[in-house]
Amino acid sequence: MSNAKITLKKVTKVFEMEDVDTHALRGVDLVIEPGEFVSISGPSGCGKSTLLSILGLLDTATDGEYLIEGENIIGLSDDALAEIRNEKIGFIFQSFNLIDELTVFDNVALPLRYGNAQLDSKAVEQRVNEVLALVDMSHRVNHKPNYLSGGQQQRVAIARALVKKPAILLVDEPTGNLDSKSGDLVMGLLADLNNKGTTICMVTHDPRYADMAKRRLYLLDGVIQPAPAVAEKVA
Ligand SMILES: Nc1ncnc2c1ncn2[C@@H]1O[C@H](COP(=O)(O)OP(=O)(O)OP(=O)(O)O)[C@@H](O)[C@H]1O
Repeated sequence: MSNAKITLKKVTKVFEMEDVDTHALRGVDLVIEPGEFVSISGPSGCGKSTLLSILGLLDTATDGEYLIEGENIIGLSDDALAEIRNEKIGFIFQSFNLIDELTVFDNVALPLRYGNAQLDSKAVEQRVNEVLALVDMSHRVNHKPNYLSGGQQQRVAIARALVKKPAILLVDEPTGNLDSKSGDLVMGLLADLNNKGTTICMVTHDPRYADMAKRRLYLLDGVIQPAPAVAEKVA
C-alpha cells in the first residue's frame, strides 16, 4: 500500500515528575520495513503505550532519532507533526473512538475532510466505499455506531484508519473490548490487510494475537528484548 519505512534510533523517553524521573524507554532501536506486521507485548508499565505514542507522533522522544519515510521528525513544530500524523498514520484503539452522532460513512470520511487534501465529494464517496468494502461493512453505511456490534464498530474504525492510505497502522489492543469471536474476526481482518501490503505495528497483551504478527517484539523496562530468549524464559 505504501513505501514507508519507520526508523527509531536510540529513542529514550523520560517523564519528569516532581521528585522522580520515570525512564519509560531506554534506547529503543527499531526499524519497521514496509509491509511488516510487528507486535509489541510486555508487562504492564514496560513502555508499550509510550512507544506507540511516539511512533504515532502523539508524544515526542526525550532523545534519539525518528525517521518516517526518510523524514526526520525530531524538532518539527506541532503543526508539522499533526500534518504528518494526519497523512501518514492510521490509529486503531481498543475503544474504537467512533463519533456516535455521525453515520458510518461520515465517521470514515472524517479524515478526508480534514487537512490539506482537497478531495471533491465524489472522490470522498469513492474512497469511503472502497475501504468499507474492504472491511465488509458496506451494508451499514448509513447506520450510527451505537447500532453496531463491537466487532462491527472496530471494523468501521479500521476503515477510518485506512481511508488516507497511511504509511503505517498503529494498533493498540484492538480486541480488548471484544468477545473472542469478534476479536478473532478483527485479527483475521488485520492479518488480511497486512497480506495485501499494509504495514502494522500492534500492541497486545494477548499472546495468541501477538503470534499472528510476522515479527514479535517483547518490551521489558523500556528495552526491546531479543524475542527467542524471552520465549525460553517464559516457557
Ligand atoms: N504521562 C506520564 N507521566 C508520567 N509517567 C508516565 C506517563 N505515561 C507513562 N508513564 C510511566 O512510564 C512507564 C511506561 O508506561 P506505559 O504506559 O508506556 O506502559 P505500558 O507498557 O503501556 O503499560 P500498560 O500495559 O499497563 O498499558 C510507566 O512507569 C508509567 O507509569
